[in-house]
Amino acid sequence: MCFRVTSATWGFSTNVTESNRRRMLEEQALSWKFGRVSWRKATSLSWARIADPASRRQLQILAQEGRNALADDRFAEMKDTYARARVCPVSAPGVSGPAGVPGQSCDWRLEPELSRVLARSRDSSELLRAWSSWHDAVGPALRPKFVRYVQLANEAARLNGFRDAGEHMRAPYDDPELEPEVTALWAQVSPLYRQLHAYVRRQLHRHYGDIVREDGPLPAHLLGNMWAQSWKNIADLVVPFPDKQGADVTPEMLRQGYTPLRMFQTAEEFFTSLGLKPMSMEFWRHSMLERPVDREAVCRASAWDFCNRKDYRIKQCTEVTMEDLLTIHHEMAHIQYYLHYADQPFIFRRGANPAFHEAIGDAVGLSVSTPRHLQRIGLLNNITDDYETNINYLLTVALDKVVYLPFAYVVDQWRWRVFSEGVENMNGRWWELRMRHQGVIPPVPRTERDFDPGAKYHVAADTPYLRYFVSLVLQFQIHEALCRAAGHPGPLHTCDIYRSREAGRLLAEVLSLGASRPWRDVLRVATQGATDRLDARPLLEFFQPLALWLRVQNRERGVVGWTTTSHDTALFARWARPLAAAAAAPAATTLPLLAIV
Ligand SMILES: CC(=O)N[C@@H](CC(=O)O)C(=O)NC[C@H](CC1(C(=O)N[C@@H](Cc2ccc(O)cc2)C(=O)O)CCCC1)C(=O)O
Ligand SMILES: [Zn+2]
Repeated sequence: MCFRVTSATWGFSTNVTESNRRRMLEEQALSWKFGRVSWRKATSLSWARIADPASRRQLQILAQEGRNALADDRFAEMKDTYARARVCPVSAPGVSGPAGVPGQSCDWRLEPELSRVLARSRDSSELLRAWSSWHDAVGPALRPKFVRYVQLANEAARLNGFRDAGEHMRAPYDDPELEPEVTALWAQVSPLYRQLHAYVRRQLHRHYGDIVREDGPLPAHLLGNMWAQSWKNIADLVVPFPDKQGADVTPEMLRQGYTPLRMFQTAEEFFTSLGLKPMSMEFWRHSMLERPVDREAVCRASAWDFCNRKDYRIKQCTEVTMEDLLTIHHEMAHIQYYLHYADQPFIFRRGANPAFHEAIGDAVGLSVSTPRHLQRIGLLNNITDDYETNINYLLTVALDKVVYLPFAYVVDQWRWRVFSEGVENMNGRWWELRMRHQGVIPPVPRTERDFDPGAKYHVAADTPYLRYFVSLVLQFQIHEALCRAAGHPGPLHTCDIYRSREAGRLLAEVLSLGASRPWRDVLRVATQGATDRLDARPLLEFFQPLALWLRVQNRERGVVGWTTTSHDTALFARWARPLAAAAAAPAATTLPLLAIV
């Protein structure tokens, strides 16, 4: 079953045609009916009586998974709206892609055209056009479908014995304390985030002037990414020692004539250098490494397990950039996980929890992105390991990782509350959470006719997001454990596990467990007995030198944190519920929040 529906979904994703879409929907409906029967049978047994722990575990996983009571095509409809969204060009031809032909039709997509403008443009009005045209093209069209989906997803969850769809989404973590634990982890890291936010705000104010208030939240369109989830694309505006060696080797990759294929081979060699498995013949024959020229494909990067223990693939519209080299390592880590748990019973062929599946690729990325690793694979020469180079490097990584945390935290905090409290003021609540935790506000006024969360793929595609938040904490715990196994002597941020068989052995042991043990047992194995708790200490240790540097930079230079004025909340709230003003030190005065009608 799994093979057929995966093949049909692959067929559509790599060749978007009506007949392939129909075939995919048919196979999904078929597999859903088939799955329902086996799920109902499995959960009808009173499995408490079954002594054998492995089969108890199997039933527990089945019960967590449940079956979406509605045909998946409801979700496909939202995905479809998202994938079909097109906008009119927002920049003069040639600025961000192929020179547009005069009177060009409105066929710009999120990838690559709009993402390129958000990443490269330094013109705030052009950025505003790109940000607004995407949010306006997708949000209102998606909103009515999303409202219906919330109702159906809650019904399906209740049929499976969950209170609502949010509880269903949290089930794979099997932890009643998950929500407070996640909130506590964010509280542990948010002081570092506020320091980084204050530093970046100062640089943005320097560049863009008063559209960036020196003590306020940041307008969402200036941060290099459509959702402000990563600020790595504005590193050139903020990196403190620009004359020092940068860690972006894209120019060198182009100079050396790197191709997408060679990028994949480089990633494969990273894993085999640890003693992990090479990619199979089928992988090289059937993967889609580049955007096809003769047909339309869904270009989001993804890794695929065809459930037959031999067919694994990656689909990626690879461009020759360092960012895509890291993404390839991320996707190939998913393949390593599939390969290593292939001998487990079918139900255990998944990550110990969804965050494990994400954390492996990013933990590996923490080694691959070090100047030292880039030198070892010949992409960086004569690196200098001085203080400024380390601060530049740590800041670049923080613009991706530390920045990402509040965004990843907000996505499911918002979605869980929609499932549990309803669909009123979805947009206002989205921006209230983004302002409180991310210190980001919309660049133009928003109303409830907008649906800005829908501008993010994972909301439109009903893909749970907590995995990426938990992965952000977990990947530093795993990185620290692998570095210890590799016998790395120095500070955590200079560690590269490349060619370490000891690190590879530990990683293979973790991956091979799949979901056969509760994830806290797997975490204890991964940390060689150190802990079974999620812990932000390794993350904070990794960024320690940067945290000190930021505190010195921010001292006496103004507010850390952001004040919210009635102007800010007027941008999105029909009324401004008194927000717990972000604790700004020194305590800045927050204007009384006026009711804005
Ligand atoms: C058949 C199938 O779907 N398979 C699953 C894998 C599996 O579950 O077996 C899969 O391939 N999912 C695709 C997804 C793609 C990406 C993504 O969506 N990233 C998030 C969050 C993020 C952001 C920064 C970062 O460094 C890491 C993650 C975003 O872009 O917001 C896009 C580029 C990177 C990861 C992925 O690989 O996780
Ligand atoms: Zn992933």
